[in-house]
Amino acid sequence: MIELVQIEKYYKRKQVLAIPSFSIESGAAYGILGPNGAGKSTLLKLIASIEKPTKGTLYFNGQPYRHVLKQVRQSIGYIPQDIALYPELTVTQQMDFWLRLSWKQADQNFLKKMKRTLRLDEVAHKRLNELSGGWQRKLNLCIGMIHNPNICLFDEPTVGVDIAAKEDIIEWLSTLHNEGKTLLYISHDRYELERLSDHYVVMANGTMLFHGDKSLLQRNKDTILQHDSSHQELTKILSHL
Ligand SMILES: Nc1ncnc2c1ncn2[C@@H]1O[C@H](COP(=O)(O)OP(=O)(O)OP(=O)(O)O)[C@@H](O)[C@H]1O
Repeated sequence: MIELVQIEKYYKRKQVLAIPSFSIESGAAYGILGPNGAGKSTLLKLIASIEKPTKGTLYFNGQPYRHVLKQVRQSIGYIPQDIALYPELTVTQQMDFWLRLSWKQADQNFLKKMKRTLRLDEVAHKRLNELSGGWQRKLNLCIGMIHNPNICLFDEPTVGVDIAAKEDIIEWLSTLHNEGKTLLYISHDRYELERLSDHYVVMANGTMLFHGDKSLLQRNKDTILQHDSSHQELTKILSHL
């Protein structure tokens, strides 16, 4: 489905990502781990087609991205950490606005389920600036997925939110996974990774130290840590997975 081949990304003259090859398995839930600056967000932005690689090609169902960009954007939902919504609009107004801009016809059943699971119905008439950070993150997530994408990319979906919002978000991601959607999400949270991931990507210094399923990760942990034991957080998370 999605394949990265000989990808390199430079910002000015600095190489921030080098990935010889990576195929994303359909229906898998990938937890992406790695220290700050490892290239995790850049990886998601390339897959989401927000950024272009400096070298190499991304393929979508065997076609280079540049030939099928519309299909790529219809199939992928990218939810950044930053909230880029309108503070003065209510939850319902924000959703209506983004629905009108959407590349695809709304799937009402999907929208209903998403709003219910994230409990957005409870705050439907509240403006964004009246909502706490957790609610704002849930709305941001909902807007990023308003076109019912099959491949969902999340940049630290629960970081900094309260426990109730975190549980709602994990529940929603879990529902998406159970429905066969492909998930890639960056996380530093062991609990979230354990709940959701059946595959992992471990990154450091712009490269993938590992990608594969959970059992392969278990078998390769020591090798990964030997390669890069300089990052305490990574060591801690890996030793518990
Ligand atoms: N737009 C940009 N211009 C210049 N350098 C950038 C840009 N975006 C990212 N970088 C650099 O690329 C490297 C990888 O950044 P990236 O955000 O992908 O890492 P990350 O693993 O997501 O880190 P974090 O956990 O801190 O978000 C970093 O050195 C960062 O400073």
